[in-house]
Amino acid sequence: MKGQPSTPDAPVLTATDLRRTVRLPGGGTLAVLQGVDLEVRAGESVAIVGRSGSGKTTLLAQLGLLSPVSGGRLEILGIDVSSISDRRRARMRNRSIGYVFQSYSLVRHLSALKNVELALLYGARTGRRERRRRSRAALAAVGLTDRARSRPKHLSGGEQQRVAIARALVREPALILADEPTGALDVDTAASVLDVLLKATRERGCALVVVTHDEAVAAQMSRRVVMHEGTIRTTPALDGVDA
Ligand SMILES: Nc1ncnc2c1ncn2[C@@H]1O[C@H](COP(=O)(O)OP(=O)(O)OP(=O)(O)O)[C@@H](O)[C@H]1O
Repeated sequence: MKGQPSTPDAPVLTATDLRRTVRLPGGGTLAVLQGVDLEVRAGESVAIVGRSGSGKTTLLAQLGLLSPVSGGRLEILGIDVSSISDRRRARMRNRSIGYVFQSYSLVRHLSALKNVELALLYGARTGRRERRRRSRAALAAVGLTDRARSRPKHLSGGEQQRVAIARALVREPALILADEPTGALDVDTAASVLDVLLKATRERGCALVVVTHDEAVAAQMSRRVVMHEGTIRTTPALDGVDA
């Protein structure tokens, strides 16, 4: 499988003393991530919980190579991505990471199928027919074969999120990152979307990291970590204090 670690339990991501500092409009700086240590292995699902403003989204964006690393070390599939070129970083992101957003982020004027195909357009060197075949398979995996031709506005929130999950999975990434993937959905729809995400990651043997405020979502993951003021709390006794 493409972009996958060679052994089932191999670390997919290893963050060591990861830091992110941003410039504030007034001229000062803010240390948003203040030394995060986190390891996630193939087949694991990890929930990141914590108070609003503790740095969860910033950490996920960092793990997804959407923003540069200010300090510390980040390895994805054993490659130190803290200091690689922008080009390699983009290639790594496309090849090995699938990202799911709370707001789905689908292209409005494209069908569900075309939205999924988009993920295979950049750097995948996949022919048109193969793109279509894989995209149909990804939509089938999330139970949306019948809605392949529908545009996002004709799909429910849960269906749109399943299209977004298909788009994240179609390149068979080693790592799936999801930021509040069920935050905009009602309880039942959220449960079915989460099922789809967990089943797909289980079957493909990839690693899953989910940022969530929802303890019911966190409870379904194999592990739960708590963010507090830009770091991860590892003391079990403190778990739950800030979640
Ligand atoms: N580019 C930026 N410029 C200024 N401040 C930022 C920037 N990025 C993040 N922050 C600040 O860093 C802190 C952490 O933000 P982040 O969005 O990661 O928190 P969060 O835990 O995901 O919050 P929530 O649960 O509310 O989504 C916040 O105080 C936020 O305002």
